Amino acid sequence: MSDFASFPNTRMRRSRVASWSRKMVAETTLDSSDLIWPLFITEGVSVEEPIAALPGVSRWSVDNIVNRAAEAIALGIPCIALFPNTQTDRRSNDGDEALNPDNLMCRAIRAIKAAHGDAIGVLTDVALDPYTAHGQDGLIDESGYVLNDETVAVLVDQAVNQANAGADIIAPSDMMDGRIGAIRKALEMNGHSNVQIMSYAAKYASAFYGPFRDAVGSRGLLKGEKKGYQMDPANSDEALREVAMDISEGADSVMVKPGLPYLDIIRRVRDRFEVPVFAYQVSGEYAMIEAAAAVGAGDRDALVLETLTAFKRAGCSGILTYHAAHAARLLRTNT
Ligand SMILES: NCc1[nH]cc(CCC(=O)O)c1CC(=O)O
Ligand SMILES: [Mg+2]
Repeated sequence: MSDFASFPNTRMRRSRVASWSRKMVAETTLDSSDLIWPLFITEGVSVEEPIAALPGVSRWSVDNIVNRAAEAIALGIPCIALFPNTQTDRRSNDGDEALNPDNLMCRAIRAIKAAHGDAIGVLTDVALDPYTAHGQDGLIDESGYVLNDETVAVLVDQAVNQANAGADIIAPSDMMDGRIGAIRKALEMNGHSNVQIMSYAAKYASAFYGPFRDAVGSRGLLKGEKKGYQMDPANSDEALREVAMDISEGADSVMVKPGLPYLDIIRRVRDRFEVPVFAYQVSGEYAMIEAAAAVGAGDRDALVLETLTAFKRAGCSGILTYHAAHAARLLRTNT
């Protein structure tokens, strides 16, 4: 019968018709164990401070951070990432509050570990921007130039300070050269041979960090740019050099940041190196999704799950995302 003579040889749609079938052929899965939840800490007791630039995200006092950690555990999220909003009078030119064993970060680490032990991983940020009066990630000279080797020396002490408090993963976000090797050596020498390093290896000088700087209180303070140490968004080969160096210096895992505009970088890193790759879906990306949902440009829950699945497809072992708890809840009800 000539009517049937021209049917498609292969019908790709066949496997897409039913939900069970779509699940069966899915090449990528997203699970709560893929998520790392970044949390902001502030002084006080029973404090929740909503962050205007990040609707739905708050700064929490240490006691409340312990509760957020409990929430993460209940949701199957394996790790939380901590960022302090240091009170203004403790910020200085040299950021030495970062070395205070009783700073906000260390008190939060100790409280979480005391309450939850190894039920959850605590990843801590190494960089000076939450502690400096000028908002740069390192020490500066008179011209405002961020000094590399002098900064690394401080970052090493900051990392050991956090490890002493109980941090499980040290995550340097500063982009100084040589800091991974220096931190690894100091951790070994101070009895922290099992403390991991997740390097922000390919971190770009991005316009997507604005809301984060509000969250840690550095936006208004920041003098100048970070283009002198963070990567140029035009570059991709350079990201592979950065990653190769950090691996050779002892990084256990590497990060690409921001996330969605840099999926090509994630894929290249994944294909080139046998190391876990994480992406940071940063504050500006979170804010874009929330803004899109607020004006009805897209369904919030669908946007969240689609973007997070895209990170997995690109080759990520996991994703740092402010949507972590929400996504984990969605995954629980969807499966
Ligand atoms: N050490 C700074 C730091 N660590 C994490 C972020 C951004 C995270 C986000 O935007 O969610 C930044 C901002 C910056 O480099 O200025
Ligand atoms: Mg580097």
